[in-house]
Amino acid sequence: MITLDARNLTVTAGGRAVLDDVSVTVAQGEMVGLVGPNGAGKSTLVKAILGYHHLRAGQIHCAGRDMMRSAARDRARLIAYVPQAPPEGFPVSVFQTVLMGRTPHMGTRPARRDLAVTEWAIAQLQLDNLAFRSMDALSGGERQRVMLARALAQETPLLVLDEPTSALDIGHQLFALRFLSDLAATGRIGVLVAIHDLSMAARFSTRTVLMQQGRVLAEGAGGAALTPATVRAAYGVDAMVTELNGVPVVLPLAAT
Ligand SMILES: Nc1ncnc2c1ncn2[C@@H]1O[C@H](COP(=O)(O)OP(=O)(O)OP(=O)(O)O)[C@@H](O)[C@H]1O
Repeated sequence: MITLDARNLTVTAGGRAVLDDVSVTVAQGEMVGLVGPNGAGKSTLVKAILGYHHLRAGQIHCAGRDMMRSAARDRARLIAYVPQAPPEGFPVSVFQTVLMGRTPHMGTRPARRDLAVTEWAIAQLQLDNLAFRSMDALSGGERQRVMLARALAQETPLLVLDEPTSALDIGHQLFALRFLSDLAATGRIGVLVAIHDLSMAARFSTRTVLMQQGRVLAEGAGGAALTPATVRAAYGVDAMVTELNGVPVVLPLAAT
């Protein structure tokens, strides 16, 4: 089983620690929800894992390899990334964009398998009818689904996603999160997903990590880290934490 193990990460920016001694692990079979208020450090953690930030301290290992010393192509065979904002002004087709996910596996031109995996990923995200549309001619939510398909086409054991459902309607949010959690449940992938919707996080995560001010405030199986006390401490919001029809619900009531 392949595990991503980020230990004691510290990142400084503007003279302060925006990530302060944070550890997180994700194994194949898990879907880890990363939650916390604006500025808590979720994107910084995600980007640090991908090697986009200089680490003041900490180590990142994946499949037993030191990610800080690995070549970009080797990292991209282990970890796929869906950024917070899908790129705009990108005049290439959906098919070509998803095919880019194959880059770490490809030679100078795509092999039959690269094309087959690209078609599969497009079909999984129900994008067939948009496959030859330009990225420039898509809505924000459609572009976000293409970025998910691109990450899927990368066929990595780990997926790291930064608010991948922020532009999606409730139907597509449910579809995307159900799809990711079902794929994780097969043991093929491990998922780390930064997400603002606490109910969705509690519902689909096998484990939730709640961050605040660059640190981990609470962590627990499923949505156990999300209690009225931790939600109040992290967000300054009184919330009801309950279940409706067996579905976890975190309902914000009032700012404290
Ligand atoms: N270059 C920088 N200089 C100073 N501070 C920075 C810099 N980059 C990020 N920060 C700060 O680091 C903190 C963490 O930012 P980050 O984007 O990781 O938060 P986040 O939890 O992803 O927030 P959001 O939910 O709003 O996306 C923020 O307070 C941000 O202002």
